[in-house]
Amino acid sequence: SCGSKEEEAQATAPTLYDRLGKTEGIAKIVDGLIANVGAETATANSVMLRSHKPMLDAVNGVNGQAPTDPTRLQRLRNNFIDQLGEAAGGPLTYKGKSMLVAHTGMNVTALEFSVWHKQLEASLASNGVTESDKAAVYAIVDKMQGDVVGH
Ligand code: HEM
Repeated sequence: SCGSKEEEAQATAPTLYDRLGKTEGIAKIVDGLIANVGAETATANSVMLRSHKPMLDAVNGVNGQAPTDPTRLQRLRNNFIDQLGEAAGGPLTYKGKSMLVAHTGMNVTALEFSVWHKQLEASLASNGVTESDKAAVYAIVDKMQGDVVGH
């Protein structure tokens, strides 16, 4: 090609998606987040249990009844991987609901959002994500706060 050195460097510069470890790395981050949220919902004074109870009940079943929607958490996981992967510049396509639609009816509070954010921070840290890449991930999710909180 007739690309300049600058163009070549741009074409090969790793994207955030690459730096997070591509789909595999993003899946680990999302799985860590889900594990942290799950642990938080199991604590005595959980902040996140209220919003997550319908999904947890659907996945686990209530009072020994069979689960009504066993793959509901798995779908959330896969959708979140697609969403983050797409926003980070990877070849993934988010096919889930808009953030406003997905969180409408939950009345997520600012406190719940901040506790969710802490679970994400802990997963990014345990997956060895650098400070500048953490900041890039926060920029992605913090843009969605207005669609997630208060609906
Ligand atoms: C920017 C922050 C957030 C992002 C990017 C996000 C992302 C998502 C995505 C992608 C889905 C799945 C939508 C679908 O499958 O169509 C979802 C569902 C869900 N979100 Fe969030 N979320 C965020 C914050 C929160 C917070 C703060 C809470 C509660 C504390 C929360 C609770 C839930 C629950 C319970 C579901 C499952 C809905 C269901 O299956 O019934 N989310 N979220």
